[in-house]
Amino acid sequence: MAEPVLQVAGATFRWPGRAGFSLSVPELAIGAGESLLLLGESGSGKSTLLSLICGTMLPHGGSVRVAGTDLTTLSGAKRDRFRAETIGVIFQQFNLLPFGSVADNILLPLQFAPERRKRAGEVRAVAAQLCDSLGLPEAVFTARANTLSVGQQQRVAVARALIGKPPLIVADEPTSSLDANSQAAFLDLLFAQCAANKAALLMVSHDPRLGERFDRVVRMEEIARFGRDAA
Ligand SMILES: Nc1ncnc2c1ncn2[C@@H]1O[C@H](COP(=O)(O)OP(=O)(O)OP(=O)(O)O)[C@@H](O)[C@H]1O
Repeated sequence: MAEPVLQVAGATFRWPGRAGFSLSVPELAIGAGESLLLLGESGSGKSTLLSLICGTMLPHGGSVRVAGTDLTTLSGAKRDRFRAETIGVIFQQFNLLPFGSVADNILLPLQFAPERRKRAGEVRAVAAQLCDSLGLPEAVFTARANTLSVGQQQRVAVARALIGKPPLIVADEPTSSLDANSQAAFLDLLFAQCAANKAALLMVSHDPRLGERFDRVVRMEEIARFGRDAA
């Protein structure tokens, strides 16, 4: 098998405090272009694990390799740059810059990622193309993000994650506030775009009904030990 895009090995983490939550993930790997749904109850440590995978926090033990680089070997600044280059992140609340235009929001990660910017090519044209393939009307491109509908904001968040073809897309419950029809439409777009970019997709959710669309479904209990005294 080709080298996985993501490989977590023996990673441990404990939030501080007398009864701090502990998480331990012996092994989790995602292959290039693979889609994986990570299911887990509220409080099972899904967001904590995503932070370790994105390198916004470091594990206290073990390793997290993304596209062949062990994040634990990078300084904070190098990790920030590496994340911007390599991972497209879709947040639960989308985290768009409210007063920025749609174009500004989509192009944002490229400001911190010169190689990704080079991969993207003519960045404004590529951003406009992404909008088009995500069903965003042309007029929206220059609109401020805080004037968009929730569905449109989601599409902008997807375009921002995908621009410059990062090999790993990480999505934290991006469909939790949507009804079933909008969820299905959103996932159609996301899957089509990930396939076009050959990107691996790691999505976190509470909702097992989403599972049938993914190559693989894993539950937190299967891949991790977690809890107040799990260290
Ligand atoms: N900033 C923090 N400081 C201290 N403890 C934290 C912090 N963030 C999370 N935790 C602890 O980690 C546990 C797991 O939280 P986490 O957000 O990773 O779970 P989750 O599975 O993503 O939950 P949800 O589905 O509700 O978002 C929480 O119960 C909390 O005790």
